[in-house]
Amino acid sequence: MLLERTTAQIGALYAEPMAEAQQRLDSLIKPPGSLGQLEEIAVRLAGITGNPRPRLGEKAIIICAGDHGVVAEGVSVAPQEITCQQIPAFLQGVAGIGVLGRLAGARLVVVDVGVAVPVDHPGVLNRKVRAGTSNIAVGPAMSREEAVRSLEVGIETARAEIERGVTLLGLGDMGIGNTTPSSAILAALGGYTPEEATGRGTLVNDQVLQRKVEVVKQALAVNRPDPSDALDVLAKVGGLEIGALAGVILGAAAGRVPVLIDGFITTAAAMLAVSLQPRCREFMLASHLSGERGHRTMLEHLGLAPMINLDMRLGEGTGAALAMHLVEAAVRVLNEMASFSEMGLSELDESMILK
Ligand SMILES: Cc1cc2ncn([C@H]3O[C@H](COP(=O)(O)O)[C@@H](O)[C@H]3O)c2cc1C
Ligand SMILES: O=C(O)c1cccnc1
Repeated sequence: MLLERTTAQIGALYAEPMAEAQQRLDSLIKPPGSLGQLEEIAVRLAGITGNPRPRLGEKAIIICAGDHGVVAEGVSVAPQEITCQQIPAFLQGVAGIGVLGRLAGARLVVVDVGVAVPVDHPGVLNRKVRAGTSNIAVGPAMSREEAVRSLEVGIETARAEIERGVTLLGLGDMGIGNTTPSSAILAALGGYTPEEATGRGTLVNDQVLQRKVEVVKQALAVNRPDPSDALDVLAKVGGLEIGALAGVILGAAAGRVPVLIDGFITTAAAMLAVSLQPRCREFMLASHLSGERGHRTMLEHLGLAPMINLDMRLGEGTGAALAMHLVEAAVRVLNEMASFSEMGLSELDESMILK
């Protein structure tokens, strides 16, 4: 019910505030369009929020954590316990996202959607749908009901943050093994081959990469996910934190708050969200291009342009945290630069501007 209500609530961008923001940007003391994607981001924020002069207040990164039965196939360099063990490091501010989230002025919201063991930490939101997925190489990851529930956890988390006044959301993931289901989602929803969709994750060697490709092939052959049914894809070859991340996107779009996607895993979640409600695409900003094979394909499939390309491949929301600085920059330019008329500058020759 919550899922249907949320997808129905997602509307289009507001055209009028976008046109107003564009007009303001064109009047500023610079050649037209010379701040490139920063201008596009500012205009998009106007369309999302309905405010022609949007401003940013509180920022949060929602990190969804879950485990994956497919680790039994030997697809990651890391043992499953790392999923749980990383959580205190997030909250103490000493993991990658701890440092970069703090630098961006973002609060971290860590949600246990499906960690395999009890997470005993007071700072974590316990929204466990189940203790890890089943092995997708031999059967479905979870039931359809659990898939819906994971999406709803994300929707509810986004809603709670928006009610607290958050104006910009970022997505982060933690789940050893989760690049494998993300590859399966890319292959299933996008129609790409397992070879095209599969990368090295935590930097596995050639032998393990080959194994991952075989596991993705097997997951697709065994489960036969229906590409026209995102819930079926999530339930059969997805993950609990991936479902929740898709839910955060839907919740953010319904609440008209911009949401920064991160790397390979959160972009797999974005593919699911767009498949459930294509209108949510306009509410997402692509933060960076991950070094993970297949991420470029995902972003191209979604028609999103990444802001940053630093060959990062960590996840946790680290790319989203860095991109928050650029979203802040876009908003500052729109609000703080002066116009030609305000500064009494001579006007540009309209007849000579490329239209
Ligand atoms: C210490 C450590 C911290 C991490 N933080 C994010 N990931 C990233 O790596 C995992 C996905 O890669 P794979 O599919 O190869 O397991 C996810 O947990 C992802 O968030 C980490 C991985 C490790 C080892
Ligand atoms: O792109 C990412 O976010 C990523 C890539 C590899 C492993 N973990 C995360």
